[in-house]
Amino acid sequence: MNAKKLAAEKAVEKIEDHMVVGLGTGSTASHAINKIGERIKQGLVIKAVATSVASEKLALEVNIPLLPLAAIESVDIAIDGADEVDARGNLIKGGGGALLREKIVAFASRRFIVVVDQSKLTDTLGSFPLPVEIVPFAPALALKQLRALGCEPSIRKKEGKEFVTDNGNLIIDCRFARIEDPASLDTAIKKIPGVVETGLFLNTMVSEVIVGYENGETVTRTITAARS
Ligand SMILES: O=C[C@H](O)[C@H](O)[C@H](O)COP(=O)(O)O
Repeated sequence: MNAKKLAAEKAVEKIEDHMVVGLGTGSTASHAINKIGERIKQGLVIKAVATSVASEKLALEVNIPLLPLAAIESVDIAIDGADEVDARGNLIKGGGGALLREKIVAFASRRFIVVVDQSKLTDTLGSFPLPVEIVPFAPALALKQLRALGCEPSIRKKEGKEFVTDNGNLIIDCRFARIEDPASLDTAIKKIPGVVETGLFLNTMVSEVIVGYENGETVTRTITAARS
């Protein structure tokens, strides 16, 4: 059983006609995009907004009508994966480098559904290095300031070159031992000039987490932390 696909397809059941739908990024979100494409073939009428160039490409392949991010004021439902989910519903995202657009869309969504397989669950965040998107202007200073917050930071590379996001920025992956207080850490990182966004998605923006299991089950956890 493909646990990521199970969780993603369960979330797609929540989409109704005439909704504006946020399309996440990554392998789990791709299953959701494919399933939305199938539902559109069967008559579902929606508009969608993509969180990355890769998701936009996939959405166009499966005939999902897209709106540009610039045209969006609110989103009814967004479905996206995560790299880690803690016991309170806080997330680390950005393993694929799409954290900035993902966070803009998640924050704009009335309902943000996170879809993961069991391997992403943890008590406390931190096993997955926290991605931080920075402007490419002064990476050495950003590295120094992030190190001062207690992590081992490194600039993300792909095929030997610096990884560049869809927004023309760089990613610093920050290895923290444990992230006990994601909200405070998020605030501290954002105080560093040049930081564009962090991959910490606080539980205040998450509505539900749907977890897929290898045995074919899915479990939906409702997150009740209030939006501030
Ligand atoms: O930047 C990438 C996103 O935050 C992904 O949603 C996250 O990395 C999870 O990806 P996957 O579903 O491929 O494990």
